[in-house]
Amino acid sequence: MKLQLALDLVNIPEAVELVREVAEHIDIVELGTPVINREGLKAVTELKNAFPDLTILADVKIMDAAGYEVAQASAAGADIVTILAQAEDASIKGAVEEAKKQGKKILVDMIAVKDIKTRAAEIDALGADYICVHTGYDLQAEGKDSFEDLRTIKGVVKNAKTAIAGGIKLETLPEVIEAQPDLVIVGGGITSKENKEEAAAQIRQLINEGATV
Ligand SMILES: O=C(CO)[C@H](O)[C@H](O)COP(=O)(O)O
Repeated sequence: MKLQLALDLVNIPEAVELVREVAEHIDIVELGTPVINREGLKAVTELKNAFPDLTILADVKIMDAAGYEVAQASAAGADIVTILAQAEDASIKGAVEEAKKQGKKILVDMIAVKDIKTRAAEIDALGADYICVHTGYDLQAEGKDSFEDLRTIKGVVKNAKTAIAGGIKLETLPEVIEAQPDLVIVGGGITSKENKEEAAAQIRQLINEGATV
């Protein structure tokens, strides 16, 4: 089970500083949509240059022109690129094909999908590398989470790795671990803490313990 740190509300120097603090505890660094919207894909390039050994995910949440967008994010240094599950099947296919060409991976974000079970099975058949259930900030504010959705996709996904994102913190991690996703994505659960290194270390430890049972 891998740990991805999501960076959403920082500028590039803050992102570098933050990753430096927690690098030994994480596997993947996500440049979140707000960071890329504000700073552009150079945020991806600068983080890749600063941490060449870490896997970098560009959360560009592609909806169209998928092959082109994957090529752009890949050229900037992304190892994993995100596309929305709500995109057309042709777009998902285009993203998967371009990622294969570039030696990169595609994470499909299930945010706002109503029929999670059906769409997850379709996305799996289209060749996605990761399928991620995700409660975005706007629904987190209403007290929602994706724990049930994770159990649902675990029941239908046969080839892709499974992932979960959205408001996960140390206190809610045991329920996530129980469902055994391949990838746990944590943003505020680390970045909002006074001692980020300690938060990342505690989350890592729980994941390691859970991954071996
Ligand atoms: O993709 C995102 C928002 O759209 C976030 O990166 C994701 O939700 C993880 O952050 P947090 O743990 O703070 O919810």
